[in-house]
Amino acid sequence: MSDMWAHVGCAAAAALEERGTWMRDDAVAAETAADVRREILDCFEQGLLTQSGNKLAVRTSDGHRGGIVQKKPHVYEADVIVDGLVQCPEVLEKCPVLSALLAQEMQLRKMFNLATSSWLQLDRLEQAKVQVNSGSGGAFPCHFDLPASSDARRVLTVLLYLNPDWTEGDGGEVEIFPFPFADSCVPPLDRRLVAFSSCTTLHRVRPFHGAAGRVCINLWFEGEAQIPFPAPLRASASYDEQVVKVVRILRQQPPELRAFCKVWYSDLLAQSLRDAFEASEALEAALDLHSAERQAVESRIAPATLRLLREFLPLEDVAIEVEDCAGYCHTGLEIVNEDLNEEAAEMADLFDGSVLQKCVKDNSQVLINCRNNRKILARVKAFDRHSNMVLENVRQGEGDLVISVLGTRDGDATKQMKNGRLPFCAREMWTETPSLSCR
Ligand SMILES: O=C(O)CCC(=O)C(=O)O
Ligand SMILES: [Fe+2]
Repeated sequence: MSDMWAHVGCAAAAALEERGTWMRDDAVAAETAADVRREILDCFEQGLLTQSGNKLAVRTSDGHRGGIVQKKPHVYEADVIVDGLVQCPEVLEKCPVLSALLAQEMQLRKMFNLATSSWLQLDRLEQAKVQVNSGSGGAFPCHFDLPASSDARRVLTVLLYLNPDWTEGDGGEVEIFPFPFADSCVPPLDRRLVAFSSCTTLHRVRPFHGAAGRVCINLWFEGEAQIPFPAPLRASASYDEQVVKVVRILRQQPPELRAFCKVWYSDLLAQSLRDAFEASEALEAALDLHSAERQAVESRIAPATLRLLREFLPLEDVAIEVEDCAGYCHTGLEIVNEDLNEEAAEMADLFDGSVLQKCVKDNSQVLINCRNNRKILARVKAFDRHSNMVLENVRQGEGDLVISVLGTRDGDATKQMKNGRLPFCAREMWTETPSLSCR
């Protein structure tokens, strides 16, 4: 079967690392999208989707934290895969194109794994849901996509939108809060794919008022992130040092980050609850608990820290540009050119130098992923039979660190860098890669 998911390249890795979120358009073919939308809407019309509900956190009469399930008006859904297993065969039987797309989830996973050179390792599709917001204001409150079971290893949420008629004013945008960066409000355009870190990315869906149903497929992947995800924020001349420190601490402890979001996005959070649910005692109880929890968290934060963050946030994005990157170098020697197909790239005998040769010949830019998951962008000018490389136009996140990780042939790396030219010995990197042996 030919590929159904569009390519996930190194731009995704950089965005996920820096912001914890990434988006691309034209993620599936137009015909596939139209078929899948039709299938899901048919299921909706036949009553196979049920009204979506959320457990609202409230304080119970005995003073404990409890949950009351509240339905979300105008939002319908069916979990078609739960805990890796088919859940609603009656829906999937009616949706052959959707089934084919889901059957290829491994392709999507492998592309993410390859693009991130496995600092993000997606092991399986844990859960999949089809969803229709039928208009009249259907919305989702601010939330994290925490899994229902505490031993699930959910790491990545992928949303695919199938809305060819969406227009400005319809609402239904997914609003993402990639702390410490600015909020982004993403229209649910047809064939748009949005991916983000499940447990650390706060998001909500704005009320949808369009005439045609808003269709969305949700995929949740399990796996391992070898670094906090999103990664410890790169230091940058444009970021305040203290702010970077605070963000790093929060990113290293997802429960703390989630608690902090209650303070940082407090008003938005309350408003999103009002947007998504009808007025009720349960809703008021949830708003009361939110307010109490926000105060409790805020009392644990030094006022000076909050003042600092208020002064410097949101940070401006200074992620490394990777759009024009022609190649990708994994931890170790493997370099995967984007224009090679995945399998060929994985199989390529890199020690014969053919990929490196091509990079030199084309003067193509490669993204080199170091063992510590920092990345440098460079052009390969030359290499020897040990694959020592001479790089030009090196751009990097954290200079000294990268250089010391790679190990330079010439001790005076800083001076070399000033000339924009950095010879280094990549060998140290390769010996770490068990599947490759140096000759
Ligand atoms: O409909 C969307 O855009 C996202 C829905 C969502 O966030 C969820 O189901 O967890
Ligand atoms: Fe969500």
